[in-house]
Amino acid sequence: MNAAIVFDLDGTLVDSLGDIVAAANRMLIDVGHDPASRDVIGRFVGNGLPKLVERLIRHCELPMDRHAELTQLTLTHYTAAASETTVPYPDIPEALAQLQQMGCVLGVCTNKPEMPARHVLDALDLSRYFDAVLGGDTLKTRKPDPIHLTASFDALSAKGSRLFVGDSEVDAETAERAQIPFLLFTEGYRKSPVVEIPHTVSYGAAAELPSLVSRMLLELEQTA
Ligand SMILES: O=C(O)COP(=O)(O)O
Ligand SMILES: [Mg+2]
Repeated sequence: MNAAIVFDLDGTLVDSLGDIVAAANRMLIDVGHDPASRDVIGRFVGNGLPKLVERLIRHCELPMDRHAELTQLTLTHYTAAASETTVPYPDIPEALAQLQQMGCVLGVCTNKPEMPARHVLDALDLSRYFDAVLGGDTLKTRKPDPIHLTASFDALSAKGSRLFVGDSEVDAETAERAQIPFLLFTEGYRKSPVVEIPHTVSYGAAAELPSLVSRMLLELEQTA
């Protein structure tokens, strides 16, 4: 089986919200603003760090002409402490190892900037599973642009079927536009009900992934 599977990072492989919230709030405190709640900042995750900061500026009624400066400040805080509380979701390392044993080649396509994304994967001992990592600033474009996802697959040397695993509305839109079957993790950072997010299959625990994937790959081979 020479299939390629690309994973989203935040909310799919790792629960990283605590460190994202901490970095955003360090930036707010630096500029003399009160910190924002975890719920508020959580709603702003999904379209990359510049978008998160743009949404936070609007929410806190800060001047938008400071966007570039505040994005850089947040990135500096995040890069300095990206793996303080971040952990892989339960059974992720085991599921990734099993997928590799099945012959799948694995990659990451995240809107998180590439440097902290690689740092998080290294710190949590997950880098070894991935042959390619494309961050939100690796290309000139990012999810939901399907180019970000197709480039992530192209970076892997696998000729067989392609599957994308993610947790958000942004991931679902990306998969749909790239016409790649999509596995939706229901316990990440999605904002809408599962039924409203287009997906091929959904799952609630990483331990389900290897059997789900082999079933999907079998079906894809049969319809090819
Ligand atoms: O950084 C974000 O906004 C989301 O990152 P993700 O694409 O890994 O979910
Ligand atoms: Mg995500």
